Amino acid sequence: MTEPFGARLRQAMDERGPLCVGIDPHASLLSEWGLNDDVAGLERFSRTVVEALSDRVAVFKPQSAFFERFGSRGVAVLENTVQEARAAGALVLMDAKRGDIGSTMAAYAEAFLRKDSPLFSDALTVSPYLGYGSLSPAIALARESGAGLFVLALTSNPEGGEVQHAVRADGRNVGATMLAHLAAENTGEEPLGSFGAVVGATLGDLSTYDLDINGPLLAPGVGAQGATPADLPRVFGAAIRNVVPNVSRGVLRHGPDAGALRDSAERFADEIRSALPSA
Ligand SMILES: O=C(O)c1cc(=O)[nH]c(=O)n1[C@@H]1O[C@H](COP(=O)(O)O)[C@@H](O)[C@H]1O
Repeated sequence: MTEPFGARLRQAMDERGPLCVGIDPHASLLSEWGLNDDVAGLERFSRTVVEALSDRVAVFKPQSAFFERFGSRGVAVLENTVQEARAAGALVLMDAKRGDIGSTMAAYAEAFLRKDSPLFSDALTVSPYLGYGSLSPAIALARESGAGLFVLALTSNPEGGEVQHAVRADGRNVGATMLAHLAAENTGEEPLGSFGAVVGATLGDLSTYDLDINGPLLAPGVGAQGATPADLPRVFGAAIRNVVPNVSRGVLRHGPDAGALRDSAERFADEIRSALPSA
């Protein structure tokens, strides 16, 4: 029986630090790395990142869109990337941001969260904007498989506010409602629940939100989007212990040299460590 994702993530964060490195093979990065914008370039890029960092980062977050761009052969590279990263000891958070009516959501869940699926990942990003309840099949399958979900709550992009800050009839805004759903999902789980929220590191002071969801908080926006590890305590307050900061381009732009990728990831990891309260 696989340990629940939350427990596996807590252990990985304790052992390796909380940094999540995104595998986002932008066409511009492939070109900067001297690779062609084709399937062979995609494969070389992804393999280089996994080989350079899989013994030290807690989590990799492959961004599915950059693989889907190449059709079925790109998806085959994504399958290999996930399997190689997991075999090398890192956790894989698939960033596919799926969300649909419940019966279709069940099929998305099978694609990423059913243990014998070729794309099986330790966790998946999902969008709750067809209603949190539409995620139920994914929550059920994640529990069965020992996997996790990261639900978009307060995203890092400036456009997110028009949906996430919208105030409901009960006076609570939509983002806060998603956090409350997740807190309920994770009730009683130790050492950490498996159902995380995505909360941008770019958002400034979030002290009006209850971030204490007993689950992980994926914090994209560090690096290329302008947030720094030093911002994290101000944004997340006491919840910082459960924050998984994601850096994609901020690390990836240092490739293709494996040593330079490692140095960059170490620098982010050090800065994050310095921002955390001493244990
Ligand atoms: O779910 C995500 O990962 C995500 C949510 C969000 O609110 N903002 C956000 O940037 N992301 C993803 O995080 C990564 C950020 O990449 P960089 O800006 O290059 O570090 C991309 O893969 C985005 O798709």
